[in-house]
Amino acid sequence: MSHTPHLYDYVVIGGGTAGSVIASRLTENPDVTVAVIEGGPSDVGRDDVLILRRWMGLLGGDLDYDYPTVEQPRGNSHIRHSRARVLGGCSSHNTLISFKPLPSDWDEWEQAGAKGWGAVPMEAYFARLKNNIVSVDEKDRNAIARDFVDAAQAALGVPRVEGFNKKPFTEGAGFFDLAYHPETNKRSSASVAYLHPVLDERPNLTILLETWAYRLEITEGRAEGVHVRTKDGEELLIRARSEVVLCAGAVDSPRLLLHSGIGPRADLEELGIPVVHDLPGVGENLLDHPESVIVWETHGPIPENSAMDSDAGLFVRRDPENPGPDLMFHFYQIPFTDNPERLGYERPRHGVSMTPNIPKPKSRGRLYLTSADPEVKPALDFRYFTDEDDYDARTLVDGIRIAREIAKAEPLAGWLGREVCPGPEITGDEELSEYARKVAHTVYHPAGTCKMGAADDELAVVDLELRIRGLEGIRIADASVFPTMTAVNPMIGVLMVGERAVDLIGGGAR
Ligand SMILES: Cc1cc2nc3c(=O)[nH]c(=O)nc-3n(C[C@H](O)[C@H](O)[C@H](O)COP(=O)(O)OP(=O)(O)OC[C@H]3O[C@@H](n4cnc5c(N)ncnc54)[C@H](O)[C@@H]3O)c2cc1C
Repeated sequence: MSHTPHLYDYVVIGGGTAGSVIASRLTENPDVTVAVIEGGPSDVGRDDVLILRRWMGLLGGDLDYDYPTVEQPRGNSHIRHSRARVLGGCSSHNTLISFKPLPSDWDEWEQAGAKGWGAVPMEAYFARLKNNIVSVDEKDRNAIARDFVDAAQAALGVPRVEGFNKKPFTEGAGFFDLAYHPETNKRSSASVAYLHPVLDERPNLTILLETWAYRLEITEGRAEGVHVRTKDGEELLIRARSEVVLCAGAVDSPRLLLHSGIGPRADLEELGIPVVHDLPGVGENLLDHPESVIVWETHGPIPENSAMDSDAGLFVRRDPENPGPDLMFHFYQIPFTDNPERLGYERPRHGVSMTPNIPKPKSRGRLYLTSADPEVKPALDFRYFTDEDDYDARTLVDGIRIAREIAKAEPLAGWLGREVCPGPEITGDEELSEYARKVAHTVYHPAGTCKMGAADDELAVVDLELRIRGLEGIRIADASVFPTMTAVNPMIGVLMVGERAVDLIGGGAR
């Protein structure tokens, strides 16, 4: 163990989506020093990362932590949860679909105990984002995706939306907003927007790349810093004069806490991890957006142009009592048969897919350790489709039926040949549910495992200022603090949490 004094004002663990925002903003003040501990390499100059349309090539590769799920008796046990191991985190390998969370999403957080995080106070943080958020460019609008939007409108009577972030919506079809630069197809990820412009000009910002944080140093209830292992295997203690800010994401933030003895006492004791702070909510409330898929063969090849092969989508509100949408679809200009192939379906040469997902799923999962060894991946039990009234599975069945209605409508119908999966013969509730669950996939949105909540909520991990309850000198800011899932894709919500965290920490040049 080295005894070199590595001392900074703030230590940010994870240079990902939220971590990039926080490190960039805090170092706007030249008198503040920040160290970022990032498990992955830099994304600078790497076209495999920076070109948005190459995102699928990153899944399961060298830059992916690639977390398995534990067996899912009601769902698909084969889902691999991609989590990026690179500067910018998941914003460097995701599809950058950019939705400002709906007012009803933030208001639901308040109702869940996150007082002060409602739609009105959160609005200002969207305007602060530095990412280049624009609608899918005209040149990237594929003819079949345009026809999907028209067909959805015709079949369902939903409005066409041009700019989903312009005003709150409950339903509608349209091209997404993306955080990208259309002229080059380059990402406007958290690292590109927040870190690249300042990397060479801020001596107060230190980024330790390919360095893994494996245990927090807590002394008498205060976070003093974090133990890390560098790329060369050197073990260091990186110390924080003011605060540690944990931004390792919904999987790795609770994982690091548990390995540091912060979590449910009985679980820690069973693994022989010395209990530093009994905090029962760590790893609970594991949320996600599960999705299913329906695939059609097309009569011929599909035009090539696209931003990232899933540029348009649809929101539906089946229950008018809901404050927001309760069913969402991505439209893929490719046959997305990875999961159906396991059941024996074939990948057509040319095809398209609709992936219905559950904006507000009711099943709740749990993340836990199976070993005291920090190298062993944590167990992710999403408990997919286990909610009592079967709402989640029924939502996907509705989704498949609605997708078929759209496929019958022109101008989309003229493109489509046979329905490859589940296949037109699968029509009953039971068989559709069985299919939808067995081929279910994730939209890759794990969240909620260190949730923010009120003082009387014993499962809350952080308070309303994102401080870990019962400890000093440490906050969490990433997708793990979400008390409930946003109806829309969560990345913009994560960036906004990052911007707000800076205000709460009291840093930045503002
Ligand atoms: C394939 C994919 C597609 C997606 N598409 C979209 C989309 O289009 N729109 C959308 O809104 N959302 C999308 N998401 C979800 C969205 O990207 C995430 O919710 C969001 O980026 C999470 O941000 P975060 O800050 O919580 O974590 P991350 O961005 O994952 O950041 C965590 C960082 O911490 C680092 N790290 C973790 N543990 C350690 C450790 N112990 N030591 C050192 N470093 C560590 C990681 O390397 C990483 O850089 C997608 C996700 C995936 C995986």
